[in-house]
Amino acid sequence: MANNTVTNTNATDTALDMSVWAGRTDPEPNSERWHQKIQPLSQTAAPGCALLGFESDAGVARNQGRIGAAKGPAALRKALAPLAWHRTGPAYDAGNVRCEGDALEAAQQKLADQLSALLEAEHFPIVLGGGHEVAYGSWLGLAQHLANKGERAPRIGIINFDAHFDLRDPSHVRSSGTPFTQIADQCAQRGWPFRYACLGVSRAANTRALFHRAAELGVMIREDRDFQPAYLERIQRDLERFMVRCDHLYLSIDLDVLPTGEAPGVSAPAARGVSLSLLEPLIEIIRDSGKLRLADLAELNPDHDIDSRTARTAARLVFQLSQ
Ligand SMILES: N=CN[C@@H](CCC(=O)O)C(=O)O
Ligand SMILES: [Mn+2]
Ligand SMILES: [Mn+2]
Repeated sequence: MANNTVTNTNATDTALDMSVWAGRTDPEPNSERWHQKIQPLSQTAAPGCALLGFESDAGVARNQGRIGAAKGPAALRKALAPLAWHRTGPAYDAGNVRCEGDALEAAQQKLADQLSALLEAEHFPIVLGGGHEVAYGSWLGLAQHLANKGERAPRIGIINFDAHFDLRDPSHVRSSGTPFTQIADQCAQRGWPFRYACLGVSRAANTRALFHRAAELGVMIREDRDFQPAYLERIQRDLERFMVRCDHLYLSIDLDVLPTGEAPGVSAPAARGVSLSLLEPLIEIIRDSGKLRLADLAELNPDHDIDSRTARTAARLVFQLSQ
């Protein structure tokens, strides 16, 4: 899809710039790549995979982190554009929601409204972050959609691959470190169950207070050091047990769960990490569960990337999720 800018028809403020979808074109048949197949989203689009960017690092800034993740969506699209196309269904670019300055809550609400509309149109949205403050907007979009459909107490399972719990106390400041506590609070207010699995957590990067809060909230925890080939089957079984207890799944992938060699371009790298080769089988189980409603990728910070390694890893994850 070469060099064109179209007006976004699904109510974002930002113009949808399709010029980022560029790359090599092979002359042989069956040689298409994403940049040749992805379409600008229209209101009449048949159900498909819809990419929506969240250009924000306001939550990272509030969390005293290193900013740059607002540039994540553009870097991710650029890395996805040349990947081979193996899909049968359509894929769409739904544009970006941009956080202006520190107006994070407004941006999260805008993201939620856009997601709710995408879900209503039966798309599978993948949100391209953005700091992990994206998670509160993502969940809110799914929650709005389910509430609109009349679900009274939906059992939403949140599966977060992350070196961090992001369960800080939001009464201090709402940031990239608080989305899952904010969601837990929302669930408590609505009388909805809070089901949260945090996989790949670094003990060294999370305080005792955060481990205590996770225990109080009944979080399913698997630490980074638990991810070894010999234990993978057991983690798979535990994850399947978690998923059985949920009606809908929301998958969040914080790229800092990966080893820094695979993903150097993140806001807050943690030592050790879990390799993509160990994560991929779990992600595929979640994808194929029939319950996955939306996914997001968080914390891609191109300012700290090396030769687009992190962007390429993130693009590979989008590729994998959309198969
Ligand atoms: N989303 C990131 N959250 C981490 C950041 C940790 C750090 O800055 O070192 C957290 O708040 O725990
Ligand atoms: Mn993290
Ligand atoms: Mn995180």
